[in-house]
Amino acid sequence: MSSNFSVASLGTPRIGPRRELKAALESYWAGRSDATALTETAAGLRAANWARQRSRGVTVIPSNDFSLYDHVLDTSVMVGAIPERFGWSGGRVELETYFAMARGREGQAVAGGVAALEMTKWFDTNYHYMVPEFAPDQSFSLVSEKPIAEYLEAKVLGYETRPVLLGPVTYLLLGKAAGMDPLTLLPGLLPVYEEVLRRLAAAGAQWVQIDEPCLALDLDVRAHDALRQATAAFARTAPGLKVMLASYFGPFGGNEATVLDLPVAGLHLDLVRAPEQLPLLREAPRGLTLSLGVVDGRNIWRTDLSAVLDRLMPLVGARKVEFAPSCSMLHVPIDLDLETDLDPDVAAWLAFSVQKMDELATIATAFAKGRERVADALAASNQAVRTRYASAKVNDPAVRRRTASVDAAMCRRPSPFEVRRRAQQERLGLPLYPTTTIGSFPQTSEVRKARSAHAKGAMSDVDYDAFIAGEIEAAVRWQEEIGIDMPVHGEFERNDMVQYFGEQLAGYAFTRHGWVQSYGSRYVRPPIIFGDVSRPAPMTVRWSAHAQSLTRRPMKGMLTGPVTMLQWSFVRDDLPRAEVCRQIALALRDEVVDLEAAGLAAIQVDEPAFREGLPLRKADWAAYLDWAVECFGLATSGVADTTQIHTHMCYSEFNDIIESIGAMDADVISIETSRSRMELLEAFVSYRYPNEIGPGVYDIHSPRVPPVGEMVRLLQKAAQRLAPWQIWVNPDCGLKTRRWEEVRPALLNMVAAARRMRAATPETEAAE
Ligand SMILES: CN1c2c(nc(N)[nH]c2=O)NC[C@@H]1CNc1ccc(C(=O)N[C@@H](CCC(=O)N[C@@H](CCC(=O)N[C@@H](CCC(=O)O)C(=O)O)C(=O)O)C(=O)O)cc1
Ligand SMILES: N[C@@H](CCS)C(=O)O
Ligand SMILES: [Zn+2]
Repeated sequence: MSSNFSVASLGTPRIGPRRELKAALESYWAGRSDATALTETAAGLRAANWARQRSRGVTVIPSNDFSLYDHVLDTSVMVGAIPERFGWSGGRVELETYFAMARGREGQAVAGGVAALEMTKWFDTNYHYMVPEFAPDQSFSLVSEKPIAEYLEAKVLGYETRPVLLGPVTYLLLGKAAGMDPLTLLPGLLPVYEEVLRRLAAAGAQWVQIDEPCLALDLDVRAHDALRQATAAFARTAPGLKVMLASYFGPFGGNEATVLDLPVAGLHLDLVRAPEQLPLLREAPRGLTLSLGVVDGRNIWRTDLSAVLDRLMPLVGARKVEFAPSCSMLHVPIDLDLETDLDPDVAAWLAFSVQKMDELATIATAFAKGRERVADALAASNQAVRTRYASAKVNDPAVRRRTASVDAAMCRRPSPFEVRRRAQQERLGLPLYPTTTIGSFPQTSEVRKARSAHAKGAMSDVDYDAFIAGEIEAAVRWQEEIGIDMPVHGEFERNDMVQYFGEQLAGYAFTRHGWVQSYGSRYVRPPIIFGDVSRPAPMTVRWSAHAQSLTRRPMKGMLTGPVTMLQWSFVRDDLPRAEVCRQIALALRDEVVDLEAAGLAAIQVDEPAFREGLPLRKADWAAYLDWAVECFGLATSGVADTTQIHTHMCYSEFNDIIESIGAMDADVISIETSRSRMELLEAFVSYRYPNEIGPGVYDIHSPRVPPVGEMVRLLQKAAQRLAPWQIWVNPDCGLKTRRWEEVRPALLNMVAAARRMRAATPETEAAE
């Protein structure tokens, strides 16, 4: 193949085709295996990844894209940004410290353990990274040589790789530096990066990939300066080592002029998210190697290869180019060939990481040797595109008619909140500070085993249903016993809050092995929205109705909201996201109305991904927020005033979106606030949020049981800012990842905290 055309991979999934990394990590954490077993599994996965990429025609193979937990955490360890509480005193960072940073440490220090680093969303993906924490006097030093070690490990196996580093500017911008601009830390950080580059060059590396996805954000002049300083330092320190600067998830926007002026040898362009950057093939400096991200690294659709060739061929000329996925393939499942149960028509439209590499190799061959050399592959791609867009499975005229008939009145409750509130008070008769939970109770191994047995046909439908009904009954009885005012059924029947609904909706397909890392050892199988979405039958009504039949207390039904269903699925790319969201909202509207008819007085429509859906650039926010609010309203406004609509959001910073949350007009919103000690409530307070709020008082990410006094103090903080009638008492989020041994005492304490608050509220305030 002509040396002008290479096939690059910016990063590959780490988890293993059979989730080998999850098994190894969880076994190590449980003490069932030792560090040697874990590191051997990790090395095996890296070797397999390199082999798989080479066998599929990738010529620019990455190293250091692997991580035991998270690549941002790895970067913190590499540069020695290890907060004091982890007790690291220099030298090598042991696995124990690494995992303490990721997951916290139990049973030490005064407050009952050491808190993990915070975790948050990686740009607009469902991947979560560990937030770097910088002290005011933060210093950096080279603590981990992982990039060099993994480069050499590959070399020994016969692979010349391009090591991947998270760039220093993005790294700093993603971190938390109390009261300080994190970019002021750059001069201290750069020498560590320079040392890494020097060592990589000395080990023989020709290229390094520096990821600076912050370039897809609105950056100010300080960030531009930082990028200039960093790349200049790299060029000075390791002049022989070529830098491929990679940004993805969007166009460079206002950063473009700066980017084109940086002293780097290569530039990666995300041409899937930002096809408008195509002219850079002509306009970028001649000597710059361009990595053309033409295959979607965020989605699972087969690429229209002919269209890509038609677009690129007139522009590439004599330039050296690499054909690449738009971003790391971390965000897609590994291999479509493992999916034996997919509808063959749908399967023919898909490409997972392995198939994406094949596509890239086809494109490179077409360039190097002519289209006729890949005629079969192009014909297959054309056929997939044609059949997909024309398929009756994709297009449902009834759904199109229904979305076309949506009007503004369907998207808002007929009566204002004040009127609804009185009607609901009368119906529900709840005390002040009512207690509830967010929906899920522990997904014990018994529950998962039963579901797995049922899926494999080893447990009959009747037995599985009886098992789930039994779990629900036990949970409802227990909630009654401890005095939860608004119980839930526990979501035992759900494998995942998105996949469960996807499996029941028309227009959705789901996989058996299509796992994608969400954080650490927690993975999800995002369902695939391939066609117009509708609800053939009620999805949750039987379980919620069963739960309600067991108690006189008002049971809350839980559904996953339209925006979250969209965000956490692979979404078709032939229809605007807003339109797909509207279809889901209409399907959910039917479910909400059916739950009401089945006697549920409260229905919670979860939107934890509402904030995450916010586009990376501010200019695009308003349009998104308009349709996102509209879709929530569409899903929830089909009910009477007496039906209480709840929503729930976690993992969210609310300042940017508080007006839209107001516009959603849910009767009650529960939010995650305990870890920030109610700081996140401030947005609601400043905005004078008029409806009811459940600020989380129990951090469900930790096994720790919060004492009554601690929850009372949090509620008192909330009561200083909100009226007592506004406040609900609940945990931060669902309890599916916790154990009953933790949940039971924690909820007992939560109920006790609510009772103390009630007892301490003067009658005048209570009567308001
Ligand atoms: C709230 N969060 C979620 C996000 N995205 C989602 N799609 N869903 C979410 O809930 N994004 C933000 C956060 C991220 N947080 C989490 C939290 C927890 C998980 C998690 O626990 N994932 C599970 C997989 C869940 C699942 O699909 N379970 C299935 C399959 C279980 C399984 O592996 N079965 C085995 C057999 C088991 C046995 O025999 O014991 C098998 O099939 O081989 C189920 O329960 O049926 C995980 O294990 O990682 C994810 C994101
Ligand atoms: N109802 C869901 C929301 C998670 S964000 C749960 O309780 O798990
Ligand atoms: Zn949540």
